[in-house]
Amino acid sequence: MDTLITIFLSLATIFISIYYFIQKPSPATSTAPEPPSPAGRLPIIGHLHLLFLTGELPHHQLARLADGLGSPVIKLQLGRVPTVVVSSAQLARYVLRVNDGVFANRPQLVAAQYLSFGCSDVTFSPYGPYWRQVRKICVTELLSPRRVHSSQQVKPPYTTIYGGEGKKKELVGVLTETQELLAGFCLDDFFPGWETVTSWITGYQKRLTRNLEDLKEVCDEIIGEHLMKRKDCGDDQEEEEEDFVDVLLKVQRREDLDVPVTDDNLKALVLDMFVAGTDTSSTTLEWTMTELARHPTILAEATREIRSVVGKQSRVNESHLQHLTYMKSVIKEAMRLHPPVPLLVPRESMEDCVMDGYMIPARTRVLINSYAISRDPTLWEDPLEFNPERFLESGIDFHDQEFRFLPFGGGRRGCPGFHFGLATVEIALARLLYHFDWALPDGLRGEDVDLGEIFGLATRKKTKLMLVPMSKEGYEFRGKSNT
Ligand code: HEM
Repeated sequence: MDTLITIFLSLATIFISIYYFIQKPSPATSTAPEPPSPAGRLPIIGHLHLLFLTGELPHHQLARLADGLGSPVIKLQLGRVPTVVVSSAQLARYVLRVNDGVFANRPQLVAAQYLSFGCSDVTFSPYGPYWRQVRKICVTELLSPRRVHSSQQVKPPYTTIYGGEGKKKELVGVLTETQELLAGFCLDDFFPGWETVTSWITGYQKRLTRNLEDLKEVCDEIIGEHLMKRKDCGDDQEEEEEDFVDVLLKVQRREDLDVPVTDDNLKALVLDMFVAGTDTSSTTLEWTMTELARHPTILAEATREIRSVVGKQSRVNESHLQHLTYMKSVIKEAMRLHPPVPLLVPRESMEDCVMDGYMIPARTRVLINSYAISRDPTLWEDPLEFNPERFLESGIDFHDQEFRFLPFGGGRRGCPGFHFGLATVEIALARLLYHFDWALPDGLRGEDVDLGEIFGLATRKKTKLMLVPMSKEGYEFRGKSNT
């Protein structure tokens, strides 16, 4: 068997090499040069080894390569995929604002083709009428600021779905695997057309098939339950009782849709709300608590603020958030140092264009290194220092016009869950700080807290954060909250 595998691999390598060497370079459509590339490009794999063999996380390594070349835009040949990496605020503005339309497409990642039911969610669907429609549904029906900050807030599906019976019990595990698979840095994505060979080497397709089966089972269960509920209540269900799935089921039946939403599309959209919304928010909260644990004075100030705004023997609710200026700057600072999606979600150029004097041909994959930008010493004083005051003083916000701070991306493919995600993190953090005093376990100092990361759709903390909660008299948790 081993000999067979070796022969097969050798033949595959020879065929790929021949294919590459006889391929004619496409005619240049402009005289502009390509962006600088790191040395060490190899036949077939191009620069892949620079990403995968160093043991570094992709956003760290890409920042280092850009630094090494002293260029805010660099080009890498990753297998068969020409990839451009942008590491400056000025060029992020070019991609997300000036030429937003050119860069509004997403590459069709292998995992998304499987797990997003043919890329029919919002995040991975190609730019076009279908994406426009589902994005509009998402923005207006589920995630609008009015919905998020009003009594008509649509409940996220997780409040009613996590836990429960049957396959749903395994939801967390199934989604963890989905997030890993969707991270966009697997061999198969760099050899489009050669997935049979690459998957055979990596076993990736098997993982995808297994995860897709699990997802289908969970989705069928969730949607089935919601359909049953509809049958019982008809259309009389109170708006406040609706969750994302109820709303999407209602939208699916509308007759004014430009493109019909099939049952598989519906599953893709339900999953998108889970996948895009859960890890990103929980990761943000985890990094914020991590930095607070490392900086007791800042933790004390944030705690003092929330307790003085809410008062004793009370409950934190949405209306308090607008007064928590310091706590909000703490969250921003944590997102600056630990952007949950450090390379945003990959884009793909739809036509040739010239960026910073360099030619970017159509169908180039484009990564924006938000991690590098938010640590750029030319933009941020003492960039590695955790200092929430910088946001209080500078007024830099999530919609920064200079594109220095991009935790939610930007442009027409920017995060539509921004209000929802942020409100979730803010209320959770406010409650944690209001009810408890937090400390590191005995003997552990701030500087000992591990800041290692795991790369995924959201970049989580590698080791769990261990903290000791101490209930504080006058601020005890008193039963179920009403918000
Ligand atoms: C703190 C929480 C969150 C963070 C940090 C975050 C971050 C991001 C980022 C960086 C992108 C890529 C933007 C780009 O390419 O320019 C994105 C896209 C997206 N996010 Fe979020 N997100 C969060 C919460 C949410 C929530 C709660 C939802 C929905 C329930 C959501 C739904 C989406 C969707 C659907 C997209 C794809 C948009 C498109 O391609 O048109 N996100 N998010």
